[in-house]
Amino acid sequence: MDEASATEPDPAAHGAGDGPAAGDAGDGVIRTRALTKRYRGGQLAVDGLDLTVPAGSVFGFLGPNGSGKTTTIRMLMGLIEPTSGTARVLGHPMPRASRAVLPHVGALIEGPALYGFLSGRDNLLRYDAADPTADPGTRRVRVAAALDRVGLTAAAGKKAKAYSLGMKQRLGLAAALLQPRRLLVLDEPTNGLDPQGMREIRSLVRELASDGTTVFLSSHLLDEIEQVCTHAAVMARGRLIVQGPVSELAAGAHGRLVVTTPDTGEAVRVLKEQGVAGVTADEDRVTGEPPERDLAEVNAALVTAGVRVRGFGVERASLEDAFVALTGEGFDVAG
Ligand SMILES: Nc1ncnc2c1ncn2[C@@H]1O[C@H](COP(=O)(O)OP(=O)(O)OP(=O)(O)O)[C@@H](O)[C@H]1O
Repeated sequence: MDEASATEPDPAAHGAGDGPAAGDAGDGVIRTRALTKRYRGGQLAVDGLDLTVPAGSVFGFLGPNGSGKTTTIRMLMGLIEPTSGTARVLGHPMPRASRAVLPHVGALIEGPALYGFLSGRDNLLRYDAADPTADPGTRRVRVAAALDRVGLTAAAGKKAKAYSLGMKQRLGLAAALLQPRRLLVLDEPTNGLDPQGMREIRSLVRELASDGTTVFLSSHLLDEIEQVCTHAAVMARGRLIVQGPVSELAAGAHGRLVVTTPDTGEAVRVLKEQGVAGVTADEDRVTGEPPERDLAEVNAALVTAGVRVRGFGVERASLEDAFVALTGEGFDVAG
């Protein structure tokens, strides 16, 4: 704990209380206000973050590498103190209420810590035994249920070191699911997985969410957020760019006018003449920003100029278009 943090009263610290189960009504499962982290070296990693994660959402925390996602997650989990601002999880302030809150939160951060020489099942038995609140009498049942949940029953007897990366991630998720959780926090859960492993984790996330668990997952993959998340927040250089339902975020961008034609050179000329901005050609596709004017007129101008139009229309905007429109820069997906 290197810096002083802004603190506020901690209702969970005074015994009795209702515990985190009752504390977050209407407030969001996660709520931060002006949350800021400046590291010792002076690096401003998170800058005035106001985040609200609705109960029951699958919330995508999106941003290029270095945008402050992991730092935020570490503050939310009480692993590091904010420099200033506040973070509440399940209605309680972090890191002060960590002991009351964390038993209700399953986390998969920076890959699961597994013993390679133990089987998947034995790894989970060990995890469960490390939890002082877990009843030893029902341990085997809990572990079997968690293995089943993530589709590892058949591989439960294999040593963890023989697992694929995707299986290891699923075993980590199983560990997070040994107890019923109200919130799952997953830091880049599909990072490094092959497409099949990614699909498995994504469908598992959807399944968990359909049971009512709120899932907060970070990712640098826009299409992943579009495929699994109901809500998203976009980070760039430590700052929140936008947050809201994924459908609304994508709708905020305009989409692209797309003309498919073998006569790309002529099409580019006509579209520019028609006031279409940002025209680019790639093979038989010419795209640009949809102009204000009637698109039927633009199409007619192409045809009149002798351009053989095979396709003409506006493609739905993706979250990537929204990101580019909001930040004025491309999305760096390195790493
Ligand atoms: N312990 C630390 N000390 C100093 N600077 C740090 C530390 N951890 C992260 N940073 C810096 O803070 C900024 C945000 O990093 P952070 O890891 O939170 O981003 P991220 O979005 O999670 O990226 P990644 O996906 O690469 O982890 C980066 O510039 C990073 O170099």
